[in-house]
Amino acid sequence: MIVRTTDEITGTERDVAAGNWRSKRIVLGGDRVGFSFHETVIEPGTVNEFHYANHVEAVWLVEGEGTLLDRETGVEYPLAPGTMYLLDGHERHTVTTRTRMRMLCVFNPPVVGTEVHDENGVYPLVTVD
Ligand SMILES: CC(=O)NCC[C@H](N)C(=O)O
Repeated sequence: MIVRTTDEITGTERDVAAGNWRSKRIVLGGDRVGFSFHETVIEPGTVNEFHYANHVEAVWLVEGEGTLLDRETGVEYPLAPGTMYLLDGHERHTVTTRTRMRMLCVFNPPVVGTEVHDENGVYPLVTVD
């Protein structure tokens, strides 16, 4: 069993900030459980274009409000606490925050460390040895 706290990982290599968001990655690929688990905060009043070509991501919004645009279909969804979205088709999408958002995110395959969006705007597929 692994028991870990947010305080333990804050300020460490598991605490990754990029652009308008900060991701505290409490489970990573090196934990060898097949997924990674993150708490992500996105700053208020921001427009964030995301695309995970190499990963499936599930996002469960805990705090905050805004909108989610599926850029593949043009469909826009309201985002509020309790809403989950599952990027099961590697959809290009845009998260627009009206307020500060805090969400819990699962990645499969797991993020292994400090991945941020590369020159193609996606997380590279990195495996653990
Ligand atoms: C949807 C979103 O918040 N993407 C940016 C960060 C990502 N969730 C991560 O935790 O690496």
